[in-house]
Amino acid sequence: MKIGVLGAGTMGHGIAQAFAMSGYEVKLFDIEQTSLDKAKKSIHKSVSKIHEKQGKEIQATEEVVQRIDYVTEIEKLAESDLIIEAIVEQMAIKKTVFKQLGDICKESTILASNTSGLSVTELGAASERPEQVVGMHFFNPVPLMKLVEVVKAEETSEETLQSVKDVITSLGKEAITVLDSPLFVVNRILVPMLNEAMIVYGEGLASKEDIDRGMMLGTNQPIGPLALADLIGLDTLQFVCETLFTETGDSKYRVPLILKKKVRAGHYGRKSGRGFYSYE
Ligand SMILES: CC(C)(COP(=O)(O)OP(=O)(O)OC[C@H]1O[C@@H](n2cnc3c(N)ncnc32)[C@H](O)[C@@H]1OP(=O)(O)O)[C@@H](O)C(=O)NCCC(=O)NCCS
Ligand SMILES: NC(=O)c1ccc[n+]([C@@H]2O[C@H](COP(=O)([O-])OP(=O)(O)OC[C@H]3O[C@@H](n4cnc5c(N)ncnc54)[C@H](O)[C@@H]3O)[C@@H](O)[C@H]2O)c1
Repeated sequence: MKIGVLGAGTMGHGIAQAFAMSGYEVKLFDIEQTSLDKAKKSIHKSVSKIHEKQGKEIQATEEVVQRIDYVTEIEKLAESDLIIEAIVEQMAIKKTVFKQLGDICKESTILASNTSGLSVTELGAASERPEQVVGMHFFNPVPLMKLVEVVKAEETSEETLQSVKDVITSLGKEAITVLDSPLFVVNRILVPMLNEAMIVYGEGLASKEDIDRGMMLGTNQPIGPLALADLIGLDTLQFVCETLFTETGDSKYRVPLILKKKVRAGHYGRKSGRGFYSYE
């Protein structure tokens, strides 16, 4: 099975890596050569680290990284059997891309979106092959996280659902199936918690370190919510928060001011070197 991945950022590079580590040939597409260059370095580092722990030879790492072809022409994905889109979380841009994929891909290609919470049904309509469009929501960092939320859109066929669930099993990951709804299930529960942590920080109730330590030690989370926001990417998180707020119209989901300020300043978290914390 040939795999195409669109977007080589935080998620796209991890998705390409997970497939390559399970033996798939992958074409990784981005409009920015700089993103592809950064992805290549991160993948090499991550695969080496995982292989080192497993006691594998350097040769094994080379074999994995060579399965990924880095491309800047979308047409090179046309013969893929499964394409996973992981570009910026903006509906207008994703719809243009799904329309384009629907036009250029072979008839049998399944188109999946890694969106954090936008309507997969709307993307299906844009592609003009809605039975073959599905959500495949991976979690960050993809090579380490076991879950993939499979999102069944209005017109996703049972055959498409079964195919992607089989693929997820082949990656050594586990699928849960959810209906298409703003932020699906896991983020619908997680994002309000991150929002509240940012609001508490914005109100000056505690230091960022104490908020994070409090949640780690008091609720057994591996990292605190502000550190997790930095890991996700604050620009992406802002888009996700906006979806929850606009789709529900519920003021309890308002976007925290401190998040907007960080994004306006270009402090996107780990990927830009600075967010709530510094990574330089
Ligand atoms: C990301 C997470 C796995 C990192 O674990 P951690 O113990 O907090 O932090 P560390 O940086 O020490 O990472 C643990 C190990 O994983 C490794 N690691 C982290 N990210 C990695 C990656 N992308 N590839 C390979 N190895 C990675 C680290 O190098 C480290 O290895 P070491 O123990 O040999 O030093 C953990 O913080 C976590 O699960 N966070 C929550 C993620 C989440 O909720 N995601 C959902 C949002 S979409
Ligand atoms: N960051 C997370 O923790 C996380 C978790 C799950 C899902 N997601 C979702 O994954 C998707 C990607 O998020 P990310 O955090 O990886 O973003 P990111 O900003 O790290 O990367 C986005 C990449 O997409 C590229 N891109 C933008 N427009 C493009 C286009 N038209 N064609 C091809 N490439 C394009 C950019 O150059 C960039 O490399 C979003 O839909 C996001 O909601 C993110």
